[in-house]
Amino acid sequence: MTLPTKTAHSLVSAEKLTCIREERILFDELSFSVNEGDIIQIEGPNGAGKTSLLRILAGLSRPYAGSVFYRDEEIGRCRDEFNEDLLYLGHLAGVKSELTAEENLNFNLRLSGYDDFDTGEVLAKVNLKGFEEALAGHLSAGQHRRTALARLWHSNCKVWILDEPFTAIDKRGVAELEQLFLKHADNGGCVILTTHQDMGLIKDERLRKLKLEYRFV
Ligand SMILES: Nc1ncnc2c1ncn2[C@@H]1O[C@H](COP(=O)(O)OP(=O)(O)OP(=O)(O)O)[C@@H](O)[C@H]1O
Repeated sequence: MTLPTKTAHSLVSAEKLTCIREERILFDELSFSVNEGDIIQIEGPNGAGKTSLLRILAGLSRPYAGSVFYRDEEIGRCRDEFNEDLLYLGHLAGVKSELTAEENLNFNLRLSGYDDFDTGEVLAKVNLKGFEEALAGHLSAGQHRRTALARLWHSNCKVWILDEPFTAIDKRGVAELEQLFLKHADNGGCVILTTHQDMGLIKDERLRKLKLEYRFV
């Protein structure tokens, strides 16, 4: 399925994005739009520019040329509104090793402006019941990642931009995440993610793919 370009109903859209790193053009004049209910997978080999694209879409880095829009406004002009509606999880995902799982979740949810939540309940949803007091640095790789992902279960943000959310997550955890993504999309949100894994529950008719090729120049 190919991605359409910006329309009046677009939630997030990219217009003619060009990204250059170390004199290599990663992508050039890339345009597409993401609507409510969309689940978009950015595909491509290592080094193709997937993370670079997600960071540009999230407003964390600037493109060489082109613009990103949230609804109808360029993200630089609606920064506060966009940030309120955006949940971005990068590779490192903001989990601090010296804090416990509970402290990390508490910190991340409060940073996102939430103050009414039960950390134990949210951590239980990512199978971390009993590990609330464990230092994140002492958790397994999958549990560490689950600590980061927990905030998805308590998010009102419409736009989820997720860089490799399934890394180190077991099969059951991947299925639970896929279910959550479908529910989020059904509720009018959108998910833009990268993954090298095939998704079992999110079938082709629900998934739109954007493939980045590795470019040598
Ligand atoms: N801030 C930066 N400064 C210089 N080069 C960068 C920067 N960020 C990324 N790059 C380079 O851009 C290229 C694309 O990196 P990016 O992380 O976007 O790829 P990716 O498709 O996400 O790869 P992977 O599948 O390995 O995660 C790489 O060659 C990387 O070295």
